[in-house]
Amino acid sequence: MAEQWQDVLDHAVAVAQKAGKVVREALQSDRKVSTKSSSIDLVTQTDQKVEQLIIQSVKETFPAHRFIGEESVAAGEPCDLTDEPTWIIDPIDGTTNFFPLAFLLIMGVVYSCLEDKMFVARRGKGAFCNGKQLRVSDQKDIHCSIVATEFGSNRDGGAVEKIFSSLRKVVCLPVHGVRGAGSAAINLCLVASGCVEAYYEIGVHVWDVAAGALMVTEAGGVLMDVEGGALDMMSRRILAANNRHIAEQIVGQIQAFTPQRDDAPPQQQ
Ligand SMILES: O=P(O)(O)OC(CO)CO
Ligand SMILES: [Mg+2]
Ligand SMILES: [Mg+2]
Repeated sequence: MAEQWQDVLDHAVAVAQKAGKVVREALQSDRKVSTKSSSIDLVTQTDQKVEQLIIQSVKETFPAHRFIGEESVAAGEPCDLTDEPTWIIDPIDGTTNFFPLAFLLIMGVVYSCLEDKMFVARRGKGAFCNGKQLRVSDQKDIHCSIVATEFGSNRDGGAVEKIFSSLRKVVCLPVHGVRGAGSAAINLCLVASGCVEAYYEIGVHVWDVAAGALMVTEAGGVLMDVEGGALDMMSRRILAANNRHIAEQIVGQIQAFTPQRDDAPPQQQ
């Protein structure tokens, strides 16, 4: 990636710090929670405030840049990923657990604001946490591996059945353990950091995973679809792992289903 993007990355880190401050302050006061696609798909005033803060800040400095933002899409904005410089924004990932935020395409920033951990990745230049380079686990044995996943916000009976069935099969491989940070972005950072060997989930959105996915590949890991093909960022399905061998063993256990794509035409939504 050309050095021309350094100013964009610097801006992303600065605005993430600013947003983190807003989130930390909101933890003391913001308890006004609304719902989106279902009763457990939550949004707070802080999610909306932080997304606007980020978009306004970027627009002032980079007026030609485009945005895909979780709360903007929820409000009816299109989810179009083109070749134009585009910020993919999840103002707070893991609203249920009140966690941090994420960004972009050729660079990714995930700020875990309660821990003050700033994860940064640039394509071809590595992934870092507070300046320290990240490397995935070198574990090759699935039985010694820890797998992260989430139950998601889909409460459709068929989907829940498949989520439980997949998890049961993964647990009984057996794996060493199962974790869930409550945030897709943080789960991906855990893979990148070598804290867990793999993470998979069906039902996430592009803004949940865009930044963390880059963190994983830049730390030496692999990404694929939960059925083993190439990762499709708009498909709402992701499997990340420290290596292909571990990933393929998990693929064999997953009962996949197909949520509506993030880039589905509005009339289908
Ligand atoms: O809290 P959010 O942004 O809805 O994200 C969830 C998944 O959709 C946790 O990753
Ligand atoms: Mg999210
Ligand atoms: Mg969010």
